[in-house]
Amino acid sequence: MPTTSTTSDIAILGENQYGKAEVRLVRIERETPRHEITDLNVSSQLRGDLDAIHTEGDNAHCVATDSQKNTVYSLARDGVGTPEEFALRLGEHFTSTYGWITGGRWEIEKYTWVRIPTSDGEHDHSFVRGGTEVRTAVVQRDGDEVFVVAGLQDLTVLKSTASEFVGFTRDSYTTLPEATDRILATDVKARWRYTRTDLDFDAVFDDVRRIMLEQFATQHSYALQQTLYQMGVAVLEEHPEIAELKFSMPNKHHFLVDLSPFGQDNPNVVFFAADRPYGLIEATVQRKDAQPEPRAWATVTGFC
Ligand SMILES: O=c1[nH]c(=O)c2[nH]c(=O)[nH]c2[nH]1
Repeated sequence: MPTTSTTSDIAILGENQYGKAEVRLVRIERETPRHEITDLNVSSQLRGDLDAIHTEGDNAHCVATDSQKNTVYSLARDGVGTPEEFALRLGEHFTSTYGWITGGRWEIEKYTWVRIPTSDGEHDHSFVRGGTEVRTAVVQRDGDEVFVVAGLQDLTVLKSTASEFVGFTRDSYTTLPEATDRILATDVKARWRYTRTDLDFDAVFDDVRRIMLEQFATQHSYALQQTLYQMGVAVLEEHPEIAELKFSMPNKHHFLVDLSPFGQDNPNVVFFAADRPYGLIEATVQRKDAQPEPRAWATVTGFC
């Protein structure tokens, strides 16, 4: 242990956490010939009495990030369950094993694989990646306080009508024409905070996703902001175990191409799909009586 302290007359250590980010874990269930695959990206961050590691160079309380990575694999040996359950287990493990670890943050991304369809039906052990959509789970612990945030991102959706954008502020900076029939497209990124930890996380996730998609599809849109809000309200109406949702949704513009130089009209059929710049619409949709969570919720999403 170093003999000199690196404490300072002018500085103190503020909030801190550390761990292993993006531990890639693939687990195969092979109890029967019909295998199951779980493909995860796990990040573990520990918090607690870690000051001396920073200020003294004393690593006695340092659960090495390498050990955290090993723990992820070891706990996966006998099954992972849902991402939320696995993150809860990791949190329980670290806080109960090391007395000075009082909390942390465990984040999991789950990638989708679907069975390859063959002439004999869905294949038992061959899979194809199910698009770009990612399911996410975050567990944060602070002492006995545990909370779970589920989510999804890169859920790309488009509706080719039933979307308009009119009535917006017009001034000397406005060039955008009003649109009464436009394409609406976005990559839904959403996080939602549960008020309980004893849930069927897979079932709730599937239903939240279903509700969001159904709202996007069936509700006439007056702006992406309004569509976002409707999606959130519909989820809160059907899921009392959810306190609030946060959304971050790019407005993926599709501009009508001017075909007049070619002597053609364009009856709303040929579009330029711009990739940037894009509108970025972000909002939280809250239950009226939701108790605001401490800093943890704000730090979960990185947006809004
Ligand atoms: O749904 C929209 N919301 C906006 O705020 C906006 N701004 C813009 O230029 N197009 C759109 N579309």
